[in-house]
Amino acid sequence: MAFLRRPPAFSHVPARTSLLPAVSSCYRLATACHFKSPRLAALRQHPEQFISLTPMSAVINKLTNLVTGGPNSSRMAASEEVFVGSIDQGTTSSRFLIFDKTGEPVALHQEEFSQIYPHPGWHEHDPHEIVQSVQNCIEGALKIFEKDGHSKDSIKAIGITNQRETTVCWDVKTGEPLYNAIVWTDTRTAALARELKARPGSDKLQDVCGLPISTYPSVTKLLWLLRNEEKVRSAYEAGNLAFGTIDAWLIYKLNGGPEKNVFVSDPTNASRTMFMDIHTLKYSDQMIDFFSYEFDLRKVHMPEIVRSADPKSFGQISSGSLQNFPLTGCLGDQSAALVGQKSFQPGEAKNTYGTGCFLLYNVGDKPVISTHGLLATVAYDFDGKPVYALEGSIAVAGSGVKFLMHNMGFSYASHKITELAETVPDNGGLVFVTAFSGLFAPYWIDDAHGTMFGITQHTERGHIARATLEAVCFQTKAILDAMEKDSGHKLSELKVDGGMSNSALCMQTQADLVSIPIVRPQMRETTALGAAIAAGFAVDVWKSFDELREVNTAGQTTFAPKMDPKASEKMFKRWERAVTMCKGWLAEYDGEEQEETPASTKIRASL
Ligand SMILES: Nc1ncnc2c1ncn2[C@@H]1O[C@H](COP(=O)(O)OP(=O)(O)O)[C@@H](O)[C@H]1O
Ligand SMILES: O=P(O)(O)OC[C@H](O)CO
Repeated sequence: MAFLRRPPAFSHVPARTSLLPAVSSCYRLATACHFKSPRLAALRQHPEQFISLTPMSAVINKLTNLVTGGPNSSRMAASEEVFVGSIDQGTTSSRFLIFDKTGEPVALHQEEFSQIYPHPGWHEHDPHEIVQSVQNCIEGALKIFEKDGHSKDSIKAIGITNQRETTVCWDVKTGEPLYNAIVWTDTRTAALARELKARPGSDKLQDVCGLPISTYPSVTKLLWLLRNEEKVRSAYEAGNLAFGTIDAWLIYKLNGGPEKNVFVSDPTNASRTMFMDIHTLKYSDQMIDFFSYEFDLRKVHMPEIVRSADPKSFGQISSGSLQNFPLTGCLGDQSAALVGQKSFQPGEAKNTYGTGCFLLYNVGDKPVISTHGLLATVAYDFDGKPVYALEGSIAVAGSGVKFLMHNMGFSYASHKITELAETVPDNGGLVFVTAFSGLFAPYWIDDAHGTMFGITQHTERGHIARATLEAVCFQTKAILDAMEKDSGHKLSELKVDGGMSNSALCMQTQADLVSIPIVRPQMRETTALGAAIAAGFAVDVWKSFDELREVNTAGQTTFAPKMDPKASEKMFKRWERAVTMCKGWLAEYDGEEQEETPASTKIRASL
C-alpha cells in the first residue's frame, strides 16, 4: 500500500469554535494519514497536549509545515484527479472529509456542537446548529483542499453519514423545526416504552422491523413529542408535521428546505425508526397501525425510502462553495463504518467505539431476526439487493470517558483516562456498569442506571478509569456471545475503529475478553470513508468492491489475546453479576415526572 502521494491538509480554526475542536481536527487528520513523522505520531497519540504547550496559531503553522513538507512545498496540479466528499454528522461532532480514489483523506474539518441535557436522562441537539456545523465543515475542508492546489471541480460526489435514530420534527410549510432533535441516547421515553411493550402484538414487531421496543428507536421519540409538545401536535393536526432522522433533516436543509422539498432517507436509517419492514425496505402497515393508537401516524409526513447509493434522489447542495454539487450516497454511521471497513462478505464484522459502541456483523442478503438480544438492521442497499447485519448496540463507550473527564473532573483529555487506567494493574475488583441510558444490547434493561460495584478503601481513580474502559469490552463480549448463538458462527477476528479504539489498553482488554485478534486500521475515519464509497458507487468513481481491495489496508495494528482464558472468564462472570444486580433501579419512579434542573446547568457544551 502506497503512502500518500501528496500530503493532506487540515482546517483553520473557525472564529466561533473553541481550541479543542480545532486541535481535534488536526488530530483526526494525523490519525487519518499514514505519516512517519514522529511529531505527527505524537500528535496522533496525545492531541490535547498541543493545547497546553503551544498557542493555536503556532500549532496550525507547525502542523501545516509537517504535513506539507514546509511552507514552500510545491503544489501538485490536480486536474485529472477524482475526489469524493463525505459529511459525517456524529453525536458529538460534524466533519467533512474529502477522499481521493485510493480512499485517502486529503482534507478534513471537524466541529463539535452543543449537547443539551435539560433534565436527567434527556439529551437534545439544536437542529439548526447541526446544519450550520455541517456547512462550516464543508467550507473549512474545502478551503484547505483548494489551498493545497486542488480544484473543487474534481469532487465528483458527496456522501452523508449520520448518527441514527435521533429524531427531528419540523413544519413542512416553513421548514422550521418544532422542537430540538431528541438524541438516540435519550431515555425520557422509558415509561412510554413500557406502555408500548404491554400492548397486544408488541412481541410480533421485531420480526417485521428488526428492533425491539425500547427508548432507542425513533418511534418512541416521535410519540413522546406528539403527546407532550404543543407545537408538534398543532402541526400534526394541521397536516403539516414532518418527521425524520438526521439524514432526512440534513438532506432536506442542504437542498434548500421547503422550496425543493427533497425529503428522503435510506434504508439503513429508516430501519432505525421501527416504521420500516426490514424485509421489503418499505414502510410497514403493521408497524404504523400498532403505533397509531393515539395519533394517526399516516397523517405524519415521512421521508421516501431510497437506495443508499443513488445519483438522483438525494438532490444537491443549494448554497455555499459546493452549490449544485450532487449528494449521491447516504448511510447511517454504523452501516457506513461496516462499508468503510470493507466488511462486504457474510461473516465479517466491525466494532466502532465512538460515543456509543456498535458491533455490526454482515449476515448477507436476508435479515436474521435475533433471539438473543441483538438487532436486525440494513447494512447497505447500493443496487436494490440489500445486505443485512446483526447489530449489538452499546449506548455508552466514549461518552463514559467524557463523563469521567467533564462530570468527574478526572482529566482534560481522553487519552489521559487511558493513562490513568494504566496506573493500576487491574480493576481492583471494581465493576462499573455504565448504564447512563439504561443498558442496550444484548440486555435491553430500560430501568438500569449507572452503577459501580466492588468499591473498597483500595479503590482509586485509576480503577474507575479502568472499569469504564472495561465496561465497553464486557458488553462487546456479551454481544459476540449472542451473535455466535444467533448466527451459529464464531468470528475469527474483529475489525475496530472509532475514537475510543485509540486506547491500546482498551483494545488489548477487548482481545483478552473475546479471545480473538482485534484489528485496528491506521486510518480510522472509516465511517466517513463508507459514506464516500456509497456516494462514489452512485456515480461510478468505483464500480465494484474489487476496486476497493487496497483501500485502507496500510498500517494495521493487531491486538492478540494474551490473558489466561480462566482469568478473563472470571472477570466476565463478575460483570454478568453486576448487570443482574443493576436491574430495577428506576422501578420506584414509574410514571414519574422529571425534576426540573436549574437553568444554569441545562446546556453543557461537550468539549
Ligand atoms: N485515547 C483514548 N482513550 C479513550 N477514549 C478515547 C480516546 N480517544 C478518543 N476517545 C473517545 O472517543 C470518543 C470520540 O469518538 P468518535 O469516533 O469521534 O465519536 P462520535 O463519532 O460518536 O462523535 C470520545 O468520547 C472520546 O472520549
Ligand atoms: O455517534 P456514534 O458514532 O456513537 O453513533 C451513534 C449511533 O448511530 C446511534 O445508533
